[in-house]
Amino acid sequence: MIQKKLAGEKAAEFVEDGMIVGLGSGSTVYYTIQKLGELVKNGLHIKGVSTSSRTSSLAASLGIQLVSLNEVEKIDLTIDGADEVDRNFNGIKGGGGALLFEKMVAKASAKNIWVVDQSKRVNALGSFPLPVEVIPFGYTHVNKALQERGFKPVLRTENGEPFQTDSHHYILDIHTGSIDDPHALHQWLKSLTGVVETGLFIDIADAVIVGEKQTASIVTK
Ligand SMILES: O=C(CO)[C@H](O)[C@H](O)COP(=O)(O)O
Repeated sequence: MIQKKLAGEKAAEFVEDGMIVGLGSGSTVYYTIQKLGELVKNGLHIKGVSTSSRTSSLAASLGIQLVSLNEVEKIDLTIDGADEVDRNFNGIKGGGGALLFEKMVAKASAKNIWVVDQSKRVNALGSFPLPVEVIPFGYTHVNKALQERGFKPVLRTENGEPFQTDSHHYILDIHTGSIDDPHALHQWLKSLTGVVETGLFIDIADAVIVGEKQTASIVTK
């Protein structure tokens, strides 16, 4: 989709020589990584910190040097996609199942840029099902607590089996409806034993690049 390409490629303009760059996951940041691959071939020196096995394979195939999160003290800039972004730059992520690594990389980053197409911008979060990453052990009990709260959890599957994240966790996609207080919901979900992380990314993005029909605009707070 052209909007994703425009947003993804625009973000690569913020990457400077020598930077440690967090590489997000998904079909929009794919274009950022492709662009960075081209720039690296033309002499740009960066080290990438990947957020998923898919991104690692893509980056490696393009000749981008990768280091693990453990090897770096901080990341200069992370570029990632999002499933929804509200006016305060809070978002839902994890549609691709990489939320845990994405959040860890984002939190270690001095700056975070999200790349999205216009359809991802919302007044209030909650139309997109919120991914909740859980450990497989006893996840049915977490499921029950979510059901009792009225969130209609759905265990994410792939080829008829539970989808497994890169950390071998499961994902329960929950239907919250419009989220009035993302902080409170995130805190409540994290209080359930067995929940590893939620797809609510609060106070993380510094700028959002929105792909439009022919251009990409940078929105800052
Ligand atoms: O959070 C993510 C993966 O876990 C992605 O960033 C999010 O799903 C957006 O993906 P896309 O750019 O393909 O729409």
